[in-house]
Amino acid sequence: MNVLEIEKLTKKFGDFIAVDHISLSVKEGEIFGFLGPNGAGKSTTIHMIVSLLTVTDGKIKLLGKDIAKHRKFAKANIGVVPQELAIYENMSAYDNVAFFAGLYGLRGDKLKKSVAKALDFVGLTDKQHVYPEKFSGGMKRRLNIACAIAHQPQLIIMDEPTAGIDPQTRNYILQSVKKLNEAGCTIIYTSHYMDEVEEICSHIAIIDHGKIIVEGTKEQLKSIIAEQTQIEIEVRSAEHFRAEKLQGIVGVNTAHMTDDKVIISTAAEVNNMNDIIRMLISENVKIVSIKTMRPSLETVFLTLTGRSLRE
Ligand SMILES: Nc1ncnc2c1ncn2[C@@H]1O[C@H](COP(=O)(O)OP(=O)(O)OP(=O)(O)O)[C@@H](O)[C@H]1O
Repeated sequence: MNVLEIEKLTKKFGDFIAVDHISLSVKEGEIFGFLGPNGAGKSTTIHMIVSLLTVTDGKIKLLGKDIAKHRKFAKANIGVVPQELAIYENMSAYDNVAFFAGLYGLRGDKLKKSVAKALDFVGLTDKQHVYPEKFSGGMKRRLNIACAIAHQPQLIIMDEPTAGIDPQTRNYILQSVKKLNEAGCTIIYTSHYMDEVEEICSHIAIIDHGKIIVEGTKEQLKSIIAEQTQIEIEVRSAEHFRAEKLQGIVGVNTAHMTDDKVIISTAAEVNNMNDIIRMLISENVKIVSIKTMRPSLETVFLTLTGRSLRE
């Protein structure tokens, strides 16, 4: 069963198309990785799913129901862990979680039980009466998660929950994502960290310039470039050089510059390193180092978007 179905979803800001007819489905029980470079359209998509932004065109269905027509149902069944912390410093941890659970419609005993369960889940039961202003960054992140899950939504959307946090909290959050998933939650997870996505996500979609450029399981994505080798050449004095010229060499599929590196994707069976180096030298580009990389999600991303995830 699909928990979420997006059909030809589009968002325009004036003449600018931030999300361009994207379609995707998230199946029950999945941890769905939603990736894209800065400005690709991830947050705009998420904001439309949670009704923070109006939809220009297209449809979003949650558990088969059109969210435009079933707003209350959508609100009750989606939990969002936003990129920026959304907690009140001047309310206790308990009151923070209770406030959000109340917004999602919980009342009375059910609210109390759910708040206690959410605080227990993130390991903050013994700190429930403390104000978050006294919390470490990691504890605030955990409280942010508790606020999103207390109403026991079927779908949890996590928008870069590990950005800028220490490794211990990061591990804690990743373990929590796995635990929530094992408990039956479907999760959409956006991150700039490829290793995280490789570790926890079963299905991945990559968005760039508002369009889904590839979607599939990790294995499917990697197989796209399995027969290719990635070559990363660190260079100097290359401001004048148009890396696309390398695509004229036999075997080279894509070539582009990122900062001071030329990133080349080339057919693994073609030995064209000499030709590549010869071209760089003839263009007066200074070569500093050469590295070949095996296929990973990062190289899939580089190959398909021509950019690194964290540019
Ligand atoms: N309210 C707005 N008005 C005009 N343009 C906007 C608005 N919100 C977003 N955009 C533009 O839409 C594009 C997509 O932005 P979005 O925030 O969805 O990207 P993102 O993939 O979430 O990036 P990041 O990883 O940096 O958060 C960007 O070019 C952004 O500048």
